[in-house]
Amino acid sequence: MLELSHVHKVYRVGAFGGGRLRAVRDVSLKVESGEVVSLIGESGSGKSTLGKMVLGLFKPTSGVISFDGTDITTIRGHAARKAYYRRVQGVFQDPFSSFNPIFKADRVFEMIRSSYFPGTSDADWRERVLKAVGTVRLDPENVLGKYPHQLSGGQLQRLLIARALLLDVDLLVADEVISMLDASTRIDVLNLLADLKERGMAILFVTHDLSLGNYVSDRSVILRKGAIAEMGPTARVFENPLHPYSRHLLSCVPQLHRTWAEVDAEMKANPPEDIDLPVAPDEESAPLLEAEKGHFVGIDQG
Ligand SMILES: Nc1ncnc2c1ncn2[C@@H]1O[C@H](COP(=O)(O)OP(=O)(O)OP(=O)(O)O)[C@@H](O)[C@H]1O
Repeated sequence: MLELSHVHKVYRVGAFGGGRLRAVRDVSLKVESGEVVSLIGESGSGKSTLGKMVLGLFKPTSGVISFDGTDITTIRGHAARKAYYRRVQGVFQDPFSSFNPIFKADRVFEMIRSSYFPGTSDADWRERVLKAVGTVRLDPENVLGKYPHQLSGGQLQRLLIARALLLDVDLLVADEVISMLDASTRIDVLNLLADLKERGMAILFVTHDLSLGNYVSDRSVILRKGAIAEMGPTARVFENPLHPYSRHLLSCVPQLHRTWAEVDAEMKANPPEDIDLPVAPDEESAPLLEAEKGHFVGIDQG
């Protein structure tokens, strides 16, 4: 469905755009339909840039992003772009910034109606909206006709997901969608993503939080300094992390149910196996080694 092939992004930075910042380096990955793939990395690792390129908000400096075989940078014209966004939508970290405070929150649905379904009758449209709102487990009574400030972050986030459902999207780019939600709403939104996956939607789940990646995704991609450090089935990446960076990240996840002594004893009994990583030929390429089936490890950039 979605395929990234040797994608690079270099931003121009500094006074007069004279500097260069390599934000994404040689990233190749696939997302199949109905699959949840997590892009995991610390701040500045390039995850949002990747998500934005998939959404067509930025163009890659080089490389190809294709959706069902079409290079998305070749999509030209209003009708073709509309057709793309009917199938690919994004939901971002801060739900409040996606709503205009002077309009009622469900205006976001009306915008979809006027753009994509202008001929739909009021009754049919209402039915569609009620169905989408129900799917994201919101009570229409509580959310429709309300202003953004009358709704919680979790409710707004779910309304944005409902908006994507009105379009029957095939791929949702979910960029840090739960970072700003409180703990009780987080789990609802995570479970909602699991429901969407059950319905066949693919999700590119962008997160800085390893444990969230582990919780929601079929496959995980760990990014470091814009390049893939490790990628594979989530269970393998988490049970058998191969890149020193992944191991370091995993060792930083607090394990609240275990004491330091237990963790140390286990590490001594089962020391992680070290593998030799050859050096990448230059700073632009970031080749991957397939260490086991479908489990890739990046050549260390130091
Ligand atoms: N529009 C831009 N212009 C210039 N540099 C940018 C731009 N957007 C991002 N960057 C830089 O590119 C690098 C990657 O940023 P990106 O936002 O993709 O990382 P991230 O992993 O999503 O981090 P965060 O979680 O903090 O958003 C960072 O060094 C960032 O400062």
